Amino acid sequence: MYRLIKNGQILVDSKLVQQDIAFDENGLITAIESNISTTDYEPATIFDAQGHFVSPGLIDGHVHFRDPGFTDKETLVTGSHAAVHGGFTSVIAMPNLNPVPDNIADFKTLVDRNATETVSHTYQFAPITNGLTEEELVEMPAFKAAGAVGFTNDGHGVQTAQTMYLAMQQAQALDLPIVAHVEDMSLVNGGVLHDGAAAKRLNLPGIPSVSESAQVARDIELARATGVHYHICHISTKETVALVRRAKADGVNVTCEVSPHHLLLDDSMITTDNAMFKMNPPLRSLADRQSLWAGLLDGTIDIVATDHAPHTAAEKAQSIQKAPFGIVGSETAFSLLYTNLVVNGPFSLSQLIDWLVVNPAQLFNLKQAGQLNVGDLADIAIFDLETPTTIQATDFQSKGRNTPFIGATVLGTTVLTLVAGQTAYQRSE
Ligand SMILES: NC(=O)N[C@@H](CC(=O)O)C(=O)O
Ligand SMILES: [Zn+2]
Ligand SMILES: [Zn+2]
Repeated sequence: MYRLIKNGQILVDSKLVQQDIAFDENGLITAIESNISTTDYEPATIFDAQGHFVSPGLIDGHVHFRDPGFTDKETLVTGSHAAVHGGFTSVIAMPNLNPVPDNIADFKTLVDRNATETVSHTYQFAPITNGLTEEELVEMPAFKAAGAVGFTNDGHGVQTAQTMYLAMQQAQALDLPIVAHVEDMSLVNGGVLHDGAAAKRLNLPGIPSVSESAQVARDIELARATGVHYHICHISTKETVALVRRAKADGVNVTCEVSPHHLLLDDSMITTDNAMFKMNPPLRSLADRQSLWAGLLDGTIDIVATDHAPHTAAEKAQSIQKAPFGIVGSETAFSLLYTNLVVNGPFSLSQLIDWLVVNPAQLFNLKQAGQLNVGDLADIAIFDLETPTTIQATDFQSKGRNTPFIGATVLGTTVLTLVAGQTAYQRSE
């Protein structure tokens, strides 16, 4: 177990500054100084960061761990190892499991398993309604008491305005967010790709942008009326960006996230029938993608979350028409974003850390995460910003290898991840 990190670079007022970090046996940071003496530390407990970037542990507000129900895709163990490999020390897991944890006994079991079986800090969202698709709300107060950090039917939009309205009233009273997968099924029409160039080219049914934005518009009005914290998952369209921008200006309590793949890919890049490009929401047009960058820049979009969605190789080897929606993201998010948004893009490392650490901690009220200060838990990720590395499926800890980013060359791979001072991932030299 390390107790002192020497020679790291940490962000201070948006600039990288060389600092050492010491922490105690309880995993609490005891000192952050420019040159901490090593004499109090056994040689074996010192980690030489060699000038690499020492970040507060990343926070992923949107992962699918598939356990129970789909453990051929992922388990709590493999999913959390994937998270820490990517530098994420805290994650929030989605409840689209089998059985859906919509009764309090199953939910408590899941919260206990998250605590004992995962190597990350693993928080849990509760369902909004029974089975994620029924109209009857779960017993929301009991789920809050059991540790739910929010309510979501992710994978399914809430189809009925009245159901969403009632859920928002209750969530508001409980001071927890409604976390919305927005998708009006009456507008989806069996689509599998964005209703645009690629769907036409490959002669596949399209998913129109209004299937997302129409429900966002409805929900913003319901959020305005109820005062709830309304958080939108994985936004993908320019219309959604515009709606959220206006709602924020109006003072509606709305926040939203974007996934790395919606920032880095668009449907002009889908040239063959390759299900690695199939996810929900779908990759939209270049104009949509540009609006997501603009949304990050002006604060309309609050956080980046991976929507890590593992599936089996056999499932994703099928055609786009047949394969399930979703790609993995935990292990590639930081390096892809650092390479494309910071090194080759207009953003700063400090902005990226805001979207991956500072803002998600605040937004989901994760009190023990998001900081590197004396007294805080030593949730730390160290990234190598210098050495180019090729993304390889064989390096993944996840059971899922379903990503179109295999083969990409990136900067920013993870060197070491500490969760509460304990080594959760270490790169082999
Ligand atoms: N994003 C996806 O394409 N798939 C997710 C569900 C979801 O996040 O809506 C999944 O659970 O596989
Ligand atoms: Zn979703
Ligand atoms: Zn999801």
